[in-house]
Amino acid sequence: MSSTDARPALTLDALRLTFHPGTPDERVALDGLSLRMNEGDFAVVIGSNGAGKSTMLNAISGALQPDSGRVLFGAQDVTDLPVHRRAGFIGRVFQDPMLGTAPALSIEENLALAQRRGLRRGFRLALGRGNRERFGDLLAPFGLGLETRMAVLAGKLSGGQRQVLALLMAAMQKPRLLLLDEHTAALDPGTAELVMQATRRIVDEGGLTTLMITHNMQHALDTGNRLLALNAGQVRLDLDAQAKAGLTVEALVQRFGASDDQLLRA
Ligand SMILES: Nc1ncnc2c1ncn2[C@@H]1O[C@H](COP(=O)(O)OP(=O)(O)OP(=O)(O)O)[C@@H](O)[C@H]1O
Repeated sequence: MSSTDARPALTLDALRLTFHPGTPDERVALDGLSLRMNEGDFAVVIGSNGAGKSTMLNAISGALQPDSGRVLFGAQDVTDLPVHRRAGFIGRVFQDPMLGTAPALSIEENLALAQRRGLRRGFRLALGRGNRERFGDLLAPFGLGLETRMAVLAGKLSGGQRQVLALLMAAMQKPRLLLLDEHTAALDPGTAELVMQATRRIVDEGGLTTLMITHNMQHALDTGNRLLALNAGQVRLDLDAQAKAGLTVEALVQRFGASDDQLLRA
């Protein structure tokens, strides 16, 4: 599908967002940022500290309101929709493994909760045999053995296991957009690799339109069909899969501002 006939899933139109406007601490975090994501795009977002990556995700989710500009899902302008009204069509996984799952609920209860997302309140967690089998089938491909421990509390899992569970939960209702906010940054390199493999699998199988922030340049090159580099609140580079295939980690680090310590942190 060419970018001209593909359907837009998300459009950011000239977003401007200023922290502490009119004070000595004024900071322009998004400076007329524009971006169009087509259905099924998996874009990896890189950029040095303070480039505006998290602010962009927060403007998309509705956690932050832009000074001007528009956010559209498909043709729907959601700029004025509060965060809870957008939550139904956005899945999000954060850097902190504690945030994506409910620690006091078991693995299967967490999955049942995600399954019921967007439905009316006052539910009982649906944990019939059919669901247990389905959840087991969902977990088994990741090789973590979670399918045999579904009654274990999520709070007892390792960071990597929780991130995989959080990914499955975020993807379960096929959100119109999946936001991954440095979701491997708090993990050791081996676990981060495992979670990245799980990420690619979940995004591919769901055909999910996805934005993933990372400081890991190797993951940025290995993942998705698009690479975006942000700088000073704007998209400074937007490469398709073919264009990024010729890049190396060294070239990316040199050109787009990630320092060695950021690479180590990733
Ligand atoms: N809550 C806030 N209050 C004031 N300034 C903020 C706030 N959040 C972000 N900023 C500023 O906005 C700019 C963009 O920050 P943002 O966190 O979006 O960058 P980032 O690219 O995600 O960086 P990092 O890689 O360090 O997470 C920076 O100058 C930052 O200092």
